[in-house]
Amino acid sequence: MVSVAILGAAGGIGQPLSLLMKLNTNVTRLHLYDIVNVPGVAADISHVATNSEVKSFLGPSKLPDAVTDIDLAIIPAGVPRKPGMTRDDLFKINAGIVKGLVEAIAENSPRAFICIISNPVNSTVPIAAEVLAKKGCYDPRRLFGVTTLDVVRASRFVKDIRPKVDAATLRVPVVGGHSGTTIVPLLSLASPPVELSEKEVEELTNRIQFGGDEVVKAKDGAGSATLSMAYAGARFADSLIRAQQSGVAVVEPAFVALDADPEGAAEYRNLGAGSLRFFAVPVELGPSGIKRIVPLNATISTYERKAIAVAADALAINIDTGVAFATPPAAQE
Ligand SMILES: NC(=O)C1=CN([C@@H]2O[C@H](COP(=O)(O)OP(=O)(O)OC[C@H]3O[C@@H](n4cnc5c(N)ncnc54)[C@H](O)[C@@H]3O)[C@@H](O)[C@H]2O)C=CC1
Ligand SMILES: O=C([O-])CC(=O)C(=O)O
Repeated sequence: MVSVAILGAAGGIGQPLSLLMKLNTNVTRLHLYDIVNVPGVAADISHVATNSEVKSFLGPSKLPDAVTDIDLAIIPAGVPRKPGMTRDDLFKINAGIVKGLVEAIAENSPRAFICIISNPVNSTVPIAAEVLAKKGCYDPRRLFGVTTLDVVRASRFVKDIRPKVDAATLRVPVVGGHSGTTIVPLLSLASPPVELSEKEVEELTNRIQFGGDEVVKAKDGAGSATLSMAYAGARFADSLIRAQQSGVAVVEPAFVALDADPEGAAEYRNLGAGSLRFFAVPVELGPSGIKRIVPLNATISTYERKAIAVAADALAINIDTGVAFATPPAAQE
């Protein structure tokens, strides 16, 4: 029995993500919540011939029911970018949305896994952690910023310049955060290995860091990545569900609290994460969420080390912004 709530289910990501979760045969109950249009989305998806039950929840008065008795909440609620905006420009609106949704989850399903898609992920995840801590139910092993799209892009963009590579099985670890230069692909650790020149590494790194901008530009005011994000979000959710159900080790990247596994985090701290509370790392998932942070067990290049240092400076600011929003400085004393 796996109950999944999608909050923001009527949106550009929410709709295809809801469909993909309806197709996931491990899911038994699907709660679709939004502040607009969700009854139609739920009615439509409920006709798909899989065994799960789909329920619609429209508007804030239905939010508590939407997040009662759920195992997993996926949050793509909030505004997307338009050309010329950074993800941080979304903070003003999305910070409050994420805070409210996570409060409701904490009150009604305090043990649920929470996957946050809403940007800026580098700040919305710290907000969620603060909210959960205040409600007395924070478990760093159960909270995830979804960065799967960065590794999905990394695999696909390598394929663009090395056509013989299998994009579906190539794995490139991506660490740091989820915006611009905080996204650090470790191309030197691609598996299976890919030979790349210095120039190719620089170009690919830049493309992976700013892949979201390609879509924002192409959509020309109509939003940002939705379909590839729905694919990435569904893949992450499926990994989490499979790991919980079967106990089989599944590894995915995510922006998580490093204290979910202090021992595993040590290597990343040495590589430049330093004292940051949150960082995107590969995590091994298990029945209780994060089982461990997966070590790289390899030397990264000087270029990658420098990129991590740049990412860490920006991340420190993003994380502080999120924490200060959820717990204003006076309350932190
Ligand atoms: N983590 C990642 O890799 C990615 C994150 N994103 C982010 O995902 C978010 C959603 O993007 P789209 O689906 O394209 O936007 P969208 O505007 O198409 O959909 C957002 C949905 O959220 C709903 N919503 C707004 N306030 C809400 C509230 N208080 N409660 C519940 N639902 C609410 C809206 O009604 C709308 O249906 C954006 O912040 C975007 O930046 C987008 C792509 C990748
Ligand atoms: O670029 C954006 O604003 C949406 C996003 O996070 C991505 O596509 O990686």
